[in-house]
Amino acid sequence: MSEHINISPSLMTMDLDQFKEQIHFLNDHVDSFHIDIMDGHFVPNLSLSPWFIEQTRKLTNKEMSAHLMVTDPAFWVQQLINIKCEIICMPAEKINGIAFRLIDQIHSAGLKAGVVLNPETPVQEIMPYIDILDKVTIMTVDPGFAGQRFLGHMLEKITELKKLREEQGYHYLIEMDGSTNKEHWKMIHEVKPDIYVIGRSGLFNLADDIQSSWQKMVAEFEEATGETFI
Ligand SMILES: O=C(CO)[C@@H](O)[C@H](O)[C@H](O)COP(=O)(O)O
Ligand SMILES: [Co+2]
Repeated sequence: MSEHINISPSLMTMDLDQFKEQIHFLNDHVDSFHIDIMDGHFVPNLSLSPWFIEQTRKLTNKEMSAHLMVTDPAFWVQQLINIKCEIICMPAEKINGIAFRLIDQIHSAGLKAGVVLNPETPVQEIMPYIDILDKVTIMTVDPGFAGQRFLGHMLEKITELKKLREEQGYHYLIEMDGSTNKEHWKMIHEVKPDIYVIGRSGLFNLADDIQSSWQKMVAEFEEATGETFI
C-alpha cells in the first residue's frame, strides 16, 4: 500500500549552517513547517521566534505552524497574528479562561487555530472548544527539547481524537510531535495521525545533507511500516 505521509519538519532541529539549502529542498516535499516557540518558563528552554518565521518566509511559501510553549499565550498569539503565521497552536494547559477569545481572534485574522496537549493533558481538557479547532497536536515526548524519551501510550489520544472527529463531524487535523523516527515509525503509523512532526532523530541528523537525510527518512519509514512513502 502507499499513502501520502504529511511531514512537518521541526525547524528548531535543523542545521543552521545549511539553512537555505534545507528550506529550499523541504519546500518541494512538505505542506508546512513546524516552528517551536518557547519562553524559558513554560519549558526551561528558548528556541525559535516570530522573527525566525519572517526570515524563513523569504525562502518558502508553505504554511508556518507555530507550536507555542509559553505561559502567556495571549501575548504570543498577537505577535503571530501580526506576522500572519498561518497556523497558531496554543498550549491547552495555559488557555483556560481565554480559549474562546483567542481562537476567535485567530480566526478573525483569517488564520488557523490549534492546541497542543502535553503528555499529562487528557483530550477531555479541550472538549469545550474542540469543535472550533483546526488542529490538535499530541506531544509524544515531554516538551522543551529534542531527543526526549518517546511516550508511546500518548498515541491512544490520536485514536480517541479520530473517533471523536468521525462521530461528531469535527474538522481538526491531528498532528503528533516528538521522537518520530525509525524506532517508532511502525507504532505511530498504526494510528495514522494526519501530520507527522519530524526533528533531528527522524530527519535532520540522518545524513550530512538534506537530500540524503530525506531519502534515509523515507527508507526508514518504508522498512518499518512495509508501506510506500509518497
Ligand atoms: O516541540 C518540540 C519539542 O518541545 C518538538 O517540535 C521537537 O523539536 C521535535 O519533536 C524534536 O524531535 P527529535 O529531534 O527529538 O526527534
Ligand atoms: Co514542537
